[in-house]
Parts: sequence; structure tokens; C-alpha cells
Amino acid sequence: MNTLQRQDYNPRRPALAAFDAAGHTVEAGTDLLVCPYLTHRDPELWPDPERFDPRRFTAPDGRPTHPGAYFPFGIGPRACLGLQFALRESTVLLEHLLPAHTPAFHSAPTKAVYGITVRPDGPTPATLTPALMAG
Ligand code: HEM
Repeated sequence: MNTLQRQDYNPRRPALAAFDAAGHTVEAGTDLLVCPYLTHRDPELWPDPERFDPRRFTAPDGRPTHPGAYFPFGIGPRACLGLQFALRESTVLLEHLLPAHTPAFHSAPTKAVYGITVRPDGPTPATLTPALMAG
């Protein structure tokens, strides 16, 4: 969950009607991009937002209750159809992979590359050794 807080994408939607946004008129048909990167790092919603802290998602008051505060799968009628599948798949993978293997990371990217998505600036080569062999 905390990893998904770090991903980024920019869904684009056209404005269905003109509206005022903080004193700026947005004409109907204007392409609008929402930016979860900013929302997921808004310190008013997420205290110390750059800190990787999975407990935000397990502690009772760990995450904001505003429905628009966290939307790694989009939000509304065009949200990701695979949301439940993707969450279940990652949980099962981590449940089975992590206890049975010892990961060794050989190098890790140090920077992010910013585009329509945010990605690491290089690969993360790692070796998974079956836990029994690792002793
Ligand atoms: C961690 C994994 C995944 C993430 C973070 C993710 C995220 C997203 C996001 C952000 C959107 C766009 C929502 C929008 O436009 O507002 C989307 C759309 C979509 N996703 Fe995923 N997705 C994931 C996995 C999957 C999987 C496993 C499937 C299918 C089995 C899937 C099927 C779809 C479909 C069909 C749409 C288009 C929905 C529409 O336009 O009505 N996704 N996803």
C-alpha cells in the first residue's frame, strides 16, 4: 500500500462544462490531469509524506480518511478494473515469496526519472536464495 502511494500516473479527463478553479476559468473540453504524485505527498494529508511507513495502512488512524487522499488505482467510474485482483495478487506473492527466500540486492537505483509516470533511474538486480539454502 505504501509502495503504491509512491507510484505516479496522470489520468486525463476533459472538463464536461466550464468551471472556475481558484479564479481561473476552465473551458468545457479542456484536458485536465490529476496528479496523485502531489496528492500522495501532500503533508496536510500525509504527515512526513516521503517516509516509507507501511504502518500508515495498518494503524487505525494511520491514513487520511478523505476519499480523494489515496487513489493509486484511479477513482470514480473509470478506476482500475483490476484493483481487487492486483491487491490480492501482490499479497499472495509477498506472502509466499518473502518467507521462503532471502533477497540480496546487488545495486539499487538512487534517483527517480519523472515523466508521465515516475520510475527508478535504473534496474534493481537482486538474487532470491531459497531460505533453506541460505541457512
Ligand atoms: C498494482 C497494479 C495496478 C495498478 C497500480 C493499476 C492502476 C490503474 C490506473 C491508475 C488506472 C487508470 C484509472 C483512471 O483512468 O482513472 C487503471 C485502469 C485500468 N486497469 Fe489497472 N492497475 C493495476 C493492475 C491492473 C490489473 C491486474 C488489471 C486487470 C486484470 C487492470 C485493469 C485495468 C483496466 C481494464 C483499466 C481501465 C478502466 C477503465 O478505463 O474503465 N489493472 N489501472
